Amino acid sequence: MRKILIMTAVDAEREAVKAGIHEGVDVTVELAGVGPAQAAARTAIQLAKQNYDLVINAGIAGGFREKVQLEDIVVSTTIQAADLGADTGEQFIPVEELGFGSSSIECLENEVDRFAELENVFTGRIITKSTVTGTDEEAKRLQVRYDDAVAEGMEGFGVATAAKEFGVPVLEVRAISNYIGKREREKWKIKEALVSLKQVMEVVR
Ligand SMILES: O=C(O)c1cccc(C(=O)CC[C@H]2O[C@@H](n3cnc4c(=O)[nH]cnc43)[C@H](O)[C@@H]2O)c1
Repeated sequence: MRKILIMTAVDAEREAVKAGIHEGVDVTVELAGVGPAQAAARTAIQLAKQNYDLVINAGIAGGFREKVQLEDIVVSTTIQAADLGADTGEQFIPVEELGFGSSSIECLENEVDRFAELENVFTGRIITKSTVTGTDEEAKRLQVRYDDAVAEGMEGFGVATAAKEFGVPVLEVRAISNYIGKREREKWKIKEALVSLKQVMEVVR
């Protein structure tokens, strides 16, 4: 049986994930903390302790309005660092163009397909930012820059970077709690998204 490591940012996400995992499946669920730096460090610590066959970053996320609805599930085809580069004020220059490496990590098609068969699951690029996008203008800019992006989180690229360093495949699985754009925290459907997150964990094995 394969061993799977699931990293969540906060405890409420960890509890939802644990509640949804089938009995007998070899899964370890650990806290990544909020943001890509802590997520990378904590994922690397776990991967140094034990061998795993797959790493999943799971949690809630902001969704792009034209692509998903609240409580939907998104699964990454690509995990994209959306703020790794240079911002001239007029344009964003990614690290690839600056000659400093890569800002995206690809996911395995067969791992994505396992989830894609379920209802309300949308696949696409999931972007990672250290700062939650808080204006509609920035949300539009991001959707233009990454036209296949479905959602935004804060840990994916950190978890994926650690997984890549250890040569382990990685996936991001998130439930949509809010739309990306103008910050309206009172409209976030966190409890409902956590229920969706719990339900989709049935696929993990
Ligand atoms: O307040 C709560 O009860 C609660 C329960 C579970 C999770 C939270 C969080 O605040 C999790 C933060 C986590 O969520 C991701 N996230 C959610 N929406 C966005 C977004 O629009 N843009 C970026 N990230 C988002 C992110 O990965 C955070 O780490 C609270």
